[in-house]
Amino acid sequence: MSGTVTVKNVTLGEGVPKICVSLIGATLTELKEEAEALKALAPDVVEWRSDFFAGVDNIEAVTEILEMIQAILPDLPLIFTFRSAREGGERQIATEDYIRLNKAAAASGFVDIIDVELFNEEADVQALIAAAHDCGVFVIVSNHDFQGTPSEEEIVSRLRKAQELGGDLPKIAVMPCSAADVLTLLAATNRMQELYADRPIITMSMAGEGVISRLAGEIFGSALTFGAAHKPSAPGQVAVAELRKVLELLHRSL
Ligand SMILES: O=C1C[C@@](O)(C(=O)O)C[C@@H](O)[C@@H]1O
Repeated sequence: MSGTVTVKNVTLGEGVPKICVSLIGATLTELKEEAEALKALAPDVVEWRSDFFAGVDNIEAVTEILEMIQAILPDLPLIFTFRSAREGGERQIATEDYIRLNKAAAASGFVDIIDVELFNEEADVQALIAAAHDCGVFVIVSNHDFQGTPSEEEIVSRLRKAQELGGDLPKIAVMPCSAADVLTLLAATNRMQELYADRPIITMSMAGEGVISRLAGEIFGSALTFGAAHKPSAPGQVAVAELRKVLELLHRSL
């Protein structure tokens, strides 16, 4: 994999894959407790999954949460994510609201990376990337398939599209129906790493069967892996302490 992205003191795309944990509380109080609890787990990156938050339609409330997370975890790069229901998230909002929310998060000064779903109008994705870059914020361009695993060609083509549109960190999460599907995700990741990726990419095969993909990113070419704190934000996430041990074990063997 060539190319790195450095946010705060964390460099994605070199060495051991970095560990991200998602905050998934529904209220300010829950989110505060989760953020406090993360101090002990010491992940490399934190993601706020704002689609879990009951007040997500109120930009002021969203900014207040971002400020609170930043105050509790000032050294951790913060990813702002609104995952739409059609990609496995908790709720669906109108496109205009999705754009407004992401622009506000990027402009808040509290966020380092926003996650923009690839399957939106190309012009909207590009406009969001431009707005984020204007604020010095990086962009994950993501796609999630909770129903199955597309072909290797299709996975590569989605990651390349995310790259072409200007995403700093192309990402794909797919659901395996067999061990062969997990191999497909790993093969696509490796092909990106060998042939096309000029920046870090993030890939995972979800659920129990896909766990190997959350551990072996350094070998196949995925720069960030999502671990679980008390509750996972997607199926198959491994507890952070165990995840770290395995990532380090694999790193030492290389
Ligand atoms: O896109 C991702 C990856 C993920 O779906 C996973 O499978 O670990 C978890 C989500 O919170 C995150 O936004």
